Amino acid sequence: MVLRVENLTKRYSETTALSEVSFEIPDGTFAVVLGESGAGKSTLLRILNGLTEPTSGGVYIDDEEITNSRSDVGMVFQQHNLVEELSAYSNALTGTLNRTGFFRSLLSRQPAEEKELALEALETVGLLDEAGQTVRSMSGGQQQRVGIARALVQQPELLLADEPVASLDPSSAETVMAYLRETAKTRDLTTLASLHQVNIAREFGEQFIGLKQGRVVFTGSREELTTDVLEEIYGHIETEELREEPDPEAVIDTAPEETPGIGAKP
Ligand SMILES: Nc1ncnc2c1ncn2[C@@H]1O[C@H](COP(=O)(O)OP(=O)(O)OP(=O)(O)O)[C@@H](O)[C@H]1O
Repeated sequence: MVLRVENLTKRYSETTALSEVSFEIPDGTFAVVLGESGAGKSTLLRILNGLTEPTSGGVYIDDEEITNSRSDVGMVFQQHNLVEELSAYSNALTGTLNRTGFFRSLLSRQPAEEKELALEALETVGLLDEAGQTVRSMSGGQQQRVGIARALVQQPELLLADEPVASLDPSSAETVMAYLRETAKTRDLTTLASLHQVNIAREFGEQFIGLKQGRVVFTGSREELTTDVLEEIYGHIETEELREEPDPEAVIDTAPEETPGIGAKP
């Protein structure tokens, strides 16, 4: 699906979190929104997910304006909001709650089709063998992959991820991002992730939206995301270390080691 954002503005009394934000993400594209803390990334994603009302402007999915939370928009959170005492499988199943209701989803009374969806989603994120493990016993990276599986069970057409790897160590962050991108590509999901780690963003993103103080200061491809552009988005100090980073093209082949599940059915 094509995501189009038009002149989105969000004011919180004194603060203008977003100001006349417009961009379009083509069907099946893995896009990343960049910006320093307070730039408006979370506000943007929350509006796209229907969790926050914009002050003005509109969000369109395939030219249809969206006004409320939609079940075909999946969301992966930084704090994944999983039920730690439950298994990965049960948590993935709660992704069906938009369709079957929360208690029914916990009481295992879903149709076989939904159980199948949960297993397929866990397979996609490489956790089929761990389906019965409690989330509490899993690593942070595995927990976030359960969070992705839960979003996939919703069978979204648009996937949003708000700082999905912010609390992970660099190696787990790479693995989770590789699963996220591979999942999006395999399922032809239009995806928008907010990331504050510029190197990870450059490695995995196809299209970029740079926010600064609630305004779009850049939209473009990886090739167009130059050091000068990053300096405009972040300021001089934070981009200094990027000059020593390897060519992002050189690290694009970052498929996770254990990816038998990648290639799940749409
Ligand atoms: N519920 C709210 N009430 C008042 N102000 C808010 C609210 N939510 C966000 N803001 C303000 O809006 C601005 C944008 O915040 P937002 O959380 O969207 O930024 P962000 O880019 O996601 O930052 P971070 O990376 O730190 O999460 C900030 O100035 C923030 O203080």
